[in-house]
Amino acid sequence: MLYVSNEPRLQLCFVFTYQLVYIDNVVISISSSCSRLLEIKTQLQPMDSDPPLLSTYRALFDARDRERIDPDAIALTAASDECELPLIDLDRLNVAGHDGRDATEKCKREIVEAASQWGFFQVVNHGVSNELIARVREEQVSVFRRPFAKKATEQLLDFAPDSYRWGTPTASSPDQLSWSEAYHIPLTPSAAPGPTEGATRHIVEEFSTAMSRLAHKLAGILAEGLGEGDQGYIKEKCTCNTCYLRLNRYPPCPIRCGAFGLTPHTDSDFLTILHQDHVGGLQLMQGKRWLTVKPNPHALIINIGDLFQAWSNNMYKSVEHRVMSNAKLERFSVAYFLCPSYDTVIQSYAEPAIYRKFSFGEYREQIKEDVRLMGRKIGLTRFLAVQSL
Ligand SMILES: O=C(O)CCC(=O)C(=O)O
Ligand SMILES: [Fe+2]
Repeated sequence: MLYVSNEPRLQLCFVFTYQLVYIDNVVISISSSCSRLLEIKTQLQPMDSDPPLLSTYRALFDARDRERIDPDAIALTAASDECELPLIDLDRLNVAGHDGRDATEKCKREIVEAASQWGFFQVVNHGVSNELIARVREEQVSVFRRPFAKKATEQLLDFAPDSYRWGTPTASSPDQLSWSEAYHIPLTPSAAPGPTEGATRHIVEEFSTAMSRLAHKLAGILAEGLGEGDQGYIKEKCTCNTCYLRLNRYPPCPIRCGAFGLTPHTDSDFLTILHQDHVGGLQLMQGKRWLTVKPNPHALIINIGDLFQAWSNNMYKSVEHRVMSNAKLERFSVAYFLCPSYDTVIQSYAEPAIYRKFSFGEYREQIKEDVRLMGRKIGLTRFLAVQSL
């Protein structure tokens, strides 16, 4: 007998061999063997580390099916072209001598251009070693492999208690749901972790320090590109106490029509540095089209956030992006967010200012309020200096 499960995470073939014992044509005993299959089953079963996304959110998708809404209408399955982001070699920032100066200036111009035209670009020779990225990945996998019950209830190291998130508690329709889990870690200094906790904390700190160095280097170049003499502004406002590291995991999604791994959004910081693995799924909006970012494991992805867009008076673009879930593969990414303290005032460097002055704290509060009331972030258009009627 052959039994094939329809559940993508349970693509199992159970081949049973029966041994039937007959007495006077009556079966009196059946024994079967399926030991080989049990082995496969333990590999492919949903893990006890997975958050209960399907049982929690199935009703949202059932309602959509009942109402016969075309899934393409909410763009969960819409096809998208693949794009190669501008690739910038940062090695040129380190070349000495006269030729070096030219190379450095050219590299800076490329960064400013990419931030203005794309809002997204990739960098290589960025100073964060492949070895460190691999160690972060390893640690990230092991942190997410802990049983869900532990992740949901126990604080990880001395990270803030609410740093673990999964799904979207406020979602009232499939297009508001993110099929993912994450550790959103405020980078406050550690309160002396215990001996068994040291490894994760140490790697998070080492990685954040490397990301912070890169983020400030890029932010300085972008500030210079505005003709802003005062490059100290971001250095002073974004410290190791105010930035965040986010470890993302996107479990495979068995929903037939697909789901967002992360719903469309812009980042609320100055800039973000992202490392995505080989699976892919990150898409960005260009014009009116979603483009898929081709994974490049050697590159880090940089994207401009809302605060840089506001400060640069729309010269640099904070571009909408999203992650599409994958039916079969889990995906990991890690993001570093260059954020200022909550009391930092964001004000356009040029006149007439497109956005009114606001503090980062005010911006975050407004986002929270919009998500609570409308299920989504409105973002910078809330802060336009001249509100359209
Ligand atoms: O996982 C990704 O590729 C994107 C993550 C992202 O956009 C975010 O964490 O804000
Ligand atoms: Fe993002």
